[in-house]
Amino acid sequence: MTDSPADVLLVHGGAPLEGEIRVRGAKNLVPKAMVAALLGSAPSRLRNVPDIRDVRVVRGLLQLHGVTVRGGLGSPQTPGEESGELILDPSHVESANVADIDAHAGSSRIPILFCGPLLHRLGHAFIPGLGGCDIGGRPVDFHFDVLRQFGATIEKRADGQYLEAPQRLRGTKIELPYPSVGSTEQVLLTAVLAEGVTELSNAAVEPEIEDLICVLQKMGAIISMDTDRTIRITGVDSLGGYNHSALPDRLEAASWASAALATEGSVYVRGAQQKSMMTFLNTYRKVGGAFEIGDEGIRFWHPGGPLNAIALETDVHPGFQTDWQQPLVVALTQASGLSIVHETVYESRLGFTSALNQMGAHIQLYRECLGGMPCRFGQRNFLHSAVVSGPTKLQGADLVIPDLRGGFSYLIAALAAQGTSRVHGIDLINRGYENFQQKLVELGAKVERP
Ligand SMILES: CC(=O)N[C@H]1[C@@H](OP(=O)(O)OP(=O)(O)OC[C@H]2O[C@@H](n3ccc(=O)[nH]c3=O)[C@H](O)[C@@H]2O)O[C@H](CO)[C@@H](O)[C@@H]1O
Ligand SMILES: C=C(OP(=O)(O)O)C(=O)O
Repeated sequence: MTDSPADVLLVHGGAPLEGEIRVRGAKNLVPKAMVAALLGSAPSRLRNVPDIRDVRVVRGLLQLHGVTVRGGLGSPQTPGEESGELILDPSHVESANVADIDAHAGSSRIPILFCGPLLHRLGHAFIPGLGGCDIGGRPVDFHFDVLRQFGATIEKRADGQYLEAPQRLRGTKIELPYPSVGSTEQVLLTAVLAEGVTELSNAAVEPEIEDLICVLQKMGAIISMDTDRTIRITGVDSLGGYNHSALPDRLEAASWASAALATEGSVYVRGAQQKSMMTFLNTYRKVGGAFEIGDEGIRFWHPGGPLNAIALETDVHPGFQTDWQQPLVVALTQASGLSIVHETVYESRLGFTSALNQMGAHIQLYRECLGGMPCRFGQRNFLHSAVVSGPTKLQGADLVIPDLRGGFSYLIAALAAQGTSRVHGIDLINRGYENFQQKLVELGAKVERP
């Protein structure tokens, strides 16, 4: 292994996680709310901002495009500022010299959401190659199809995509082939300043999308949501700034909940909210996990006794969120009987299980759809269903983190295992989990840098 010691964590397993941690704003909302600030003619104030890599990447991209960013992810810089508060001033976007954008290639999924705001402001946009987790092909065809429908032209270049809006973008009628989160956000961030009405059907309706709509409404946008996945946006001529506290990260909250279950511990997640986690909570209860919902957070714990095997299918909201799947699978290795997991959102999100098998888990992958819901991946050679038989004792191992949630899942497995694990590539976890090592220590985990 050639990685630096700084990117390795030694995890001494076998002890329950006990105590309290706090989750702040959602990784899947905060960077998008930051992009929305580009649409305004006045500064925006975003609160409850976590110090995670995806936020830093978008801060850098915004600065490159002339947005002045004040406020801190760490300590406040001026009196009166809170930590976790950003003030984003887009007054100088038109005069920015966008050099070095290539440095941001492969950094996250977010650059593609700059398209609409930049086309409105500048009439053109350059989008470098995207990053994000390697959990499937992750094409962006829907994004470019909708942008063309608004009137943009797109040219593929060796280092990215170059877009132009020869005239003001026009509202349009769009039907997404699948309720994609990013494409729905693309439509929202483009339609709010387009001329006329946009009607989007088969839209994603994840809580982070609702929160982005709240942000845009605060800026002056006119957006309505029907119960049938239809979103209507009436374009306006200009938008102001916003003042918004980001919704808490339900994905991080569920990760800690799964860690409590797998390690037979008890974790109070300050900031966790029932409303955005209802589907997770139902599943957690079926597995045998206990929780208590308070005004400020949710306590999750293992109540003792055996856990139950379950059948689980991931889906778009309000279904079981795919990003909850990997951490919960670790807990399912401790349940009695056969659990069945059908991953219907990403075709390659079960590859992380081979390392769990090396630790002693029994997880078999299948190409077939093992669930009631036929999905886009059935009969297409993707190992997207799993049968987990448990309970199995886990042993510490050498682990290489494959992606964000897979990485956190390996930490959970290492904490639940007997012996010591050496987890490589842990820096990836900083992409979506704020101060995770400090939180682990606060919960009593025995972790150290080699
Ligand atoms: C930064 C962020 O918010 N990431 C989240 C977002 O990712 P992201 O927005 O990338 O995910 P999408 O909802 O767009 O993708 C869902 C499915 O649609 C497919 N697709 C998507 C776009 C497209 O142009 N063509 C296409 O085929 C994807 O390959 C995937 O199979 O939503 C996912 C689904 O809840 C989450 O797992 C990610 O954590
Ligand atoms: C898949 C994820 O994120 P991204 O879309 O940023 O890769 C995730 O948060 O689990």
